[in-house]
Amino acid sequence: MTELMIEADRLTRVFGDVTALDTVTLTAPRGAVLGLLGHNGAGKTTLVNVLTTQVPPSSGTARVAGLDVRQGDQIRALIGLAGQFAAVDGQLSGLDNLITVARLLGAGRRAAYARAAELLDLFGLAGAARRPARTYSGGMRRRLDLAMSLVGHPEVIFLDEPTAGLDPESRLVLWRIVGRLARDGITVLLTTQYIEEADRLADAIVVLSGGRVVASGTPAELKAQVGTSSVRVTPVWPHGPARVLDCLSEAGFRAFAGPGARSVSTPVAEPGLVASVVRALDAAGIGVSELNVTEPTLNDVYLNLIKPEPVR
Ligand SMILES: Nc1ncnc2c1ncn2[C@@H]1O[C@H](COP(=O)(O)OP(=O)(O)OP(=O)(O)O)[C@@H](O)[C@H]1O
Repeated sequence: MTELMIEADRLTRVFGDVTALDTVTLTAPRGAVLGLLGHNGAGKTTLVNVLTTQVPPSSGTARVAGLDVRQGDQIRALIGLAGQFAAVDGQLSGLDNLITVARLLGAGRRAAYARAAELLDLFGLAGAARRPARTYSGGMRRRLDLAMSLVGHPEVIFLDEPTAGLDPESRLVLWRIVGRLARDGITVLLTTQYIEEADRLADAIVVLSGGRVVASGTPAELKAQVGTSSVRVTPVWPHGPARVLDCLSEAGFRAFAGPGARSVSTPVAEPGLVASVVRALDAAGIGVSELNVTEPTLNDVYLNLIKPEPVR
């Protein structure tokens, strides 16, 4: 039987009159990367806080590595937590940050040094090991933060928006590291606002909106939900995306544009409908500078589910 390392069953967390998590049910088997996708305020951090035993649930249950989240101390010995707000002490070197964590976890001096050196090597930080962490780039700090969360050989690791604000290259480095952790059998729960990140890394994705699970499945399953193809239309100037949205909606398509997007996407249920999209635009007198037909992307799924504000 598959061993479940993360389980939430109708998990609910209420803060005053805000329901941050509303009957959330999800699971992750050992060695899986579970991507938690959602916009600001969707409930991602609250879920991580409950699963890492920092915030108790209001109702429902949650288990990590088979233990109820109410068994805080036992769970904390089995998990690692890294994220946006790095636990790194900028005054200390990378090496000393790692040694400090290892010592706090009870390692002797020699063992702490050995583990720190091993992680610095693994995370490409050996060359900067003795420099104060405040001199590290954003990407290096995140790598050090992640390394610190791995000192105690956790079975489950929680990464709260691990690449928020990083440049594309630093993001790629972190993605490779996360991939390697999963191959080593560590279960990863990763929250992100970056759809590409979830698509790239996650075996399964849970989309949260307003504290509720609005979709879940493998990236392929989620993409299949919106149709067989996605048509992306970029109108010629001065027509904006709003005109395209109106035209396609009137023609019966579920069209949407991302925030700030110049183009409009619409998933179509079968390839033959692409011609109908073109006919609708032509009939409305909208010139098209670019039209792409692709497989549905996770972005299509997300925008379709989250229903962004119409572009005006
Ligand atoms: N301690 C708290 N007290 C009151 N409300 C809270 C508290 N923590 C979270 N909330 C509320 O719960 C909701 C979910 O917040 P949460 O931080 O979990 O979202 P998120 O998806 O992690 O967002 P972000 O991407 O901005 O971090 C929000 O409406 C937030 O204001």
